[in-house]
Amino acid sequence: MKPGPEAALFAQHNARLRPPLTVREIPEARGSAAEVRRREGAALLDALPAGALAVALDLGGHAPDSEGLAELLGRWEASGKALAFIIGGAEGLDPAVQARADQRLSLGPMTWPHFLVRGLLAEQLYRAQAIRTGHPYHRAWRP
Ligand SMILES: C[S@@+](CC[C@H](N)C(=O)[O-])C[C@H]1O[C@@H](n2cnc3c(N)ncnc32)[C@H](O)[C@@H]1O
Repeated sequence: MKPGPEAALFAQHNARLRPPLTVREIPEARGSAAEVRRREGAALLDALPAGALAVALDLGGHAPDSEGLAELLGRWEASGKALAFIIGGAEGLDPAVQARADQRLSLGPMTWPHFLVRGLLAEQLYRAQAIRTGHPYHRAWRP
């Protein structure tokens, strides 16, 4: 990711995560949309640590609220597996990646650019961490 506001958003929240996320970027593929998805999908699957609990960021996935994500994270961590979040490129995720994913997580029905999704995810993971530790970063106001 080039330096800029999206990189800063991710860095700011990732620095607060315990442990912080390690990012692996896949080079952008060329070709038709389907070819791009297939090539990037193969590279994403290659990059996935063996036995990881894979969470695909997907508009059509489960869309928990922040407390729900905090609870899910607790369950995922209890599995003892390494957690891997997968974000697609401009053409989205290949069906092979969707099929490999153990979970599909949505950040809502709107489509976000993948560079922004990285920062949004890091913020929500930090918020989930704050919820689980009782840190005042998350100020739940709804009764
Ligand atoms: C620009 S989007 C790809 C758009 C593509 N046309 C599609 O429908 O997936 C890039 C990636 O960001 C992630 N993404 C974008 N918006 C999202 C959302 N609301 N919830 C979860 N992931 C999202 C997905 O991983 C997606 O593959």
